[in-house]
Amino acid sequence: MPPYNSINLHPSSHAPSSLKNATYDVICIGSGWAGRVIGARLVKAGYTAVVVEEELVGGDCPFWACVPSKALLRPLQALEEAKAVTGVKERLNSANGVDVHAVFARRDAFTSKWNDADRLVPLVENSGADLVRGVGRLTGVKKVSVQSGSGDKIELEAKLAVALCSGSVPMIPNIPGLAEVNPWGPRQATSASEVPEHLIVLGAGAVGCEMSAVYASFGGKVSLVCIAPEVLPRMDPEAGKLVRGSLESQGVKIHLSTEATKVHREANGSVKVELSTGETIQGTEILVAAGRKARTNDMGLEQFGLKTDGTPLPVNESLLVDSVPGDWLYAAGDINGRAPLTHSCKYHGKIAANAIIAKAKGINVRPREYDNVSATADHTAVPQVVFTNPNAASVGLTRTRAQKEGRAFREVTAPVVSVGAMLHAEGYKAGWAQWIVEEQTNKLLGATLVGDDVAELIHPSTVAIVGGLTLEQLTHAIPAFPTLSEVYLNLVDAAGA
Ligand SMILES: Cc1cc2nc3c(=O)[nH]c(=O)nc-3n(C[C@H](O)[C@H](O)[C@H](O)COP(=O)(O)OP(=O)(O)OC[C@H]3O[C@@H](n4cnc5c(N)ncnc54)[C@H](O)[C@@H]3O)c2cc1C
Ligand SMILES: NC(=O)c1ccc[n+]([C@@H]2O[C@H](COP(=O)([O-])OP(=O)(O)OC[C@H]3O[C@@H](n4cnc5c(N)ncnc54)[C@H](O)[C@@H]3O)[C@@H](O)[C@H]2O)c1
Repeated sequence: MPPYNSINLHPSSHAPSSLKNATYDVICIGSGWAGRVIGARLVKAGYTAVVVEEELVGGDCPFWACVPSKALLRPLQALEEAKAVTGVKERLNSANGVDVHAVFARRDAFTSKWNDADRLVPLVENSGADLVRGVGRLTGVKKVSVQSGSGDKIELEAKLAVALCSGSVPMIPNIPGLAEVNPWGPRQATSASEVPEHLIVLGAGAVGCEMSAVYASFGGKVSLVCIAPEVLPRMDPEAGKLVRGSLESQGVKIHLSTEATKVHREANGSVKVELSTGETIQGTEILVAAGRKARTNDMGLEQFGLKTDGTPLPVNESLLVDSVPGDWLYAAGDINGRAPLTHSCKYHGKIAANAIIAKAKGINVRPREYDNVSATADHTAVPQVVFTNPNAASVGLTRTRAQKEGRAFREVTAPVVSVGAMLHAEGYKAGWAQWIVEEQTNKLLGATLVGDDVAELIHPSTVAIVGGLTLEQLTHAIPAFPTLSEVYLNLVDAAGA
């Protein structure tokens, strides 16, 4: 695949002047998961919707985020799994690692080589929503202008609502010289087809850890600069410690509690990074993975008193921007900063669409915990999986957040070891499981699992939290023998239930 800057982000189909209508029940700005779900649900309920997109239809997830990153990570995991099973590992030539070119080709197939016409455009069209390419900007109450790069323009009007679903963009820390070296962001890291000899990664959150694992598995040297005392600081420190151990065993050099103070590109093209510890790292490329900010600029938000500096848009529980009079402006997905993950964007799309439809039917929308117009899970049960090897998966409260919130809780920990796990792959590394349980009620508030294949094991904890299940009830949720799910038996036993 060609480098990032030769990918065509602005295909010429679906020009503004090709739209047959100018009035829709709902206008969605942004065709990521949040915008697409809102459009599709509105049409399914008998309303009209148009989705406005300025770049590739589909947003970040299919082209620059979840899909390519997991396509790059999965082969390493499959190889490690195979190496852990006697009878299979003997057939492997483990010295060779993954086939890097085949892995890039696999990623290219999943992204359709960054061509949205194959899957994503048909997905929107088959949902019944109209699609238009161009930058969407609010020009008044329920009014949106859409302008393409060639200057083609249309003015749209919404009868019911406008949904801002414009996602987020990478945050570039204000480090002297960083912007000038033209650093990689997640887009370059997920679309590259060459392995930098030495990749310096700034930021040890989800992107930083996952991409370090990818490029180290490809045989590159990787240095990871982590400003916090432990990697994955949003997770429990024990999870971070285990993931750090695995990255280090892959050869990643991790600098904890360290900041980059100055960045410079040398005449030979290499990147020199000065660190707060006094050390200097010299690498081939630098990837900035230091978090994201809401995509709020150049959308006409200032006329409604909204910030345009990347601060997430404040919304109520139905994802309505309720500071704007008239109850017509919604913000779903990364732009509201509540839970910037793809599954949450899908959830936001559903909740916002339900609220718009309810209001259209004359229902007075008053979001209440866990009803269909309230994004309650954002506060209680957002799962996340970091697809390093081992996986780190969590949902609900971490120990740190429970402490910060002053909750009375107890922590239950258990190993991720069972006969089922050993039969699955006896060479797996032992993992770690944790439940955060409310002291007074014995209800589950949070879970963190670290181990091989635990990505698929976090959902039972999500269900238990949303269902308000207690330890006593969970005693009766018996995992089948011999499965990996017996980690839940370990947790129940460790809790003494
Ligand atoms: C490397 C990486 C890996 C990730 N992996 C995972 C993962 O494994 N699991 C997970 O849950 N999450 C993951 N995420 C997070 C996930 O990608 C985001 O939470 C999600 O894509 C956000 O969806 P969205 O619909 O809010 O916005 P987006 O998908 O970003 O869509 C917004 C769209 O709006 C368009 N747009 C913006 N402004 C305008 C405008 N004015 N007019 C018209 N169009 C506009 C943009 O071009 C974009 O296409 C990852 C993120 C990264 C960076
Ligand atoms: N598997 C997944 O679910 C997955 C994978 C990738 C990304 N994502 C999501 O995408 C978004 C972006 O990911 P991300 O990893 O960029 O953000 P993040 O917020 O998860 O991590 C960014 C990290 O960068 C650190 N940082 C900030 N400034 C720094 C600096 N100057 N030097 C060094 N470190 C610095 C922060 O402490 C933080 O730990 C997040 O919402 C993340 O959850 C999810």
